Formats: sequence, structure tokens, C-alpha cells
Amino acid sequence: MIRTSELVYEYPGQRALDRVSFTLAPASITALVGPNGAGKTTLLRCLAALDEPFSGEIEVAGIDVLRQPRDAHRHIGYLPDHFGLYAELSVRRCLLYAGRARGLGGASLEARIGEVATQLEIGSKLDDKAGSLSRGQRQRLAIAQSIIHRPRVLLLDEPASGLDPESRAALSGLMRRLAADGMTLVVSSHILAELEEYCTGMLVMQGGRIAEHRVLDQPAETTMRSVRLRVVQTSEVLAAALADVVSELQIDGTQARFSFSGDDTALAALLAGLIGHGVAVCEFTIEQTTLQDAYLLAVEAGRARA
Ligand SMILES: Nc1ncnc2c1ncn2[C@@H]1O[C@H](COP(=O)(O)OP(=O)(O)OP(=O)(O)O)[C@@H](O)[C@H]1O
Repeated sequence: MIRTSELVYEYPGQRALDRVSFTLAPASITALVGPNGAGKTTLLRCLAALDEPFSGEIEVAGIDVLRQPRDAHRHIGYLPDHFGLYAELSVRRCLLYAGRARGLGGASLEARIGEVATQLEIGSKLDDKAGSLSRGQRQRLAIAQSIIHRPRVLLLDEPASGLDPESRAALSGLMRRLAADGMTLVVSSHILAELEEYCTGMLVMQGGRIAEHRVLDQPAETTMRSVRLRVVQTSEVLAAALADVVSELQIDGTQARFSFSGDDTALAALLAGLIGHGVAVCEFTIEQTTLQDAYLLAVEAGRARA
């Protein structure tokens, strides 16, 4: 649904995107993460056909974004990090303006305004001026504006900043529903714990490059899992039994840690094999890698490479 190839973008004296290539599947929700200045906003603006890269290709919903930016706009919703609203317009007129700017009109736009206002829980504020809304309500209005035309792709730059915990939870729910309806989302954020709740993939940027692209909901057999086990007493056969079937093996007294690539049946066979070798296993745990862990590892590896 989104494909970029060898994107390069430069500000005067500063390369912000350096040969950025990736492909995102339809109906996925990708967390766009990276340290400050990594190039996330620049990438989102290029995807949204608002900035033109120096070279490279971008395809969104089958449209060549660089050749047909206006066609691309019809299929893309974009929430900038510092969004602006017309403070003197009512919420209804803000949505009306956003809808008309994207070619909607008439009764269908009226109905759609009611729909997005309900989705973003600002239905009771339709007659209030945008300028009188709280920070979080303004954020929700801006998100409503960005999805009024039912885009196929939604790009959100820091959408949860300024939202209270309840609104953040509601926003997570909304993103999941939009993806379930077929929308493809890219969400830039620094709040990794929250992204973990709804993202299906993570794109880590660092110094203008993609440091890692990880699909998070891969089936277990294609994912490297980190396993920790404890034995009753130190065992010499443990290392020998594990050496050929696992990687990154570390044994420290009665504890062992290793990475294992295989499905649950293979994992059960591994445990049965250890017990068969007479190893007295008293604890066998798969350690969950959080998005935060994966992100920090990717950034550390990226720094080591640089
Ligand atoms: N208008 C500009 N003029 C010159 N350099 C810029 C401009 N905007 C961004 N940059 C530089 O481009 C690089 C990427 O910036 P960008 O805003 O895309 O990063 P980011 O990952 O979104 O950062 P943050 O997490 O702080 O929002 C940074 O080094 C930044 O200093």
C-alpha cells in the first residue's frame, strides 16, 4: 500500500532522508520511531506529497506520489505535529471546510461530519468555536479533519501528544478500527508503550536512514525468540545439549539464556531433549521483547554501524 524506493531529501547543508526504502502492507499500522532529528517528519511530509524528495520513488495506494501529488492527496490523510485550526470557525465549519477542500459536499458531507465527530467524541462540540476547545479536543478535531475524506492511508505525526489517558486509549481503539476497515496507518510517536498496543510493525529511523523495519505480528516460527531457563544444579551437559540448536547461548551457573528460531512444537522438543539428557530443568520461560527493547537494540546497532 505504501512503497518508497531510495528516497533522498536534503535541507540546506543537511541530508534528512538518505536512500530510504520500505514497503508497508495494506491495513497495517506502522510505528515510525527514532531519535529527535532522525527524519520522521520529513518522511511523513514526503509520503503526504507535501515535500518533494530530491530523488527516489513513492507509491501510495497504487499512485505515483511524485508524478500525481493531487491524486495522492485524495487517498491520504495527514495530521502534522503542529497542526493549525481556524480558531474562529465552529467545529462543524472546520469539518465542513476540510471536507470541501477534499472534494466532498452536500448531504453526504453533512452525514460524514456527524460520523467523524462521533468517532472522535466531539459530537457535542459541533457548534463551539475551535479556539474554545481544550488541547486534547483540538487534537481530536484535527484527527477528524484528517480522516473526513475516508483516506486509504493515514499519516499521523505525534497524534497522542496532549491527550489525557482516556483519550489516548480511545485513539488507540480508533486506530485499530480504521485498520480493521482496511486503512493503512503510519504513526510517528515517542510513546513506545502505547504504540505497542496497536502497531503491527515498526520502522526505526536514525540519521535519515531506516535502521530497522520489523513486522511485529509474524508467526512464531519466523521469529527469533529469547528463552531463559534455570536448572536445579549446574550441568555440564546443558551447553552440549543446546550448542547446536540455539544461538547467542549464555550460561551463568544454573541460568541459561539463548535465542531460538522455531515454532512451539520445536520448542517443546528442545525442552524434552534437555530432560532426556538428564538436565533437571526447573524453569523455562520465553522472554517477551517489548517494542522499547527492540527499538533500543535497533538504535544501538545503528550507532555501532555509523
Ligand atoms: N526546515 C528545515 N531546515 C533545515 N533543516 C531542517 C528543517 N527541518 C528539519 N531539518 C533537519 O532535518 C533533520 C530531520 O528533521 P525531522 O524534523 O524530519 O526529524 P524528526 O525525526 O521528525 O525529529 P523529532 O522527533 O524531533 O520531531 C534534522 O536534522 C533537522 O534538523
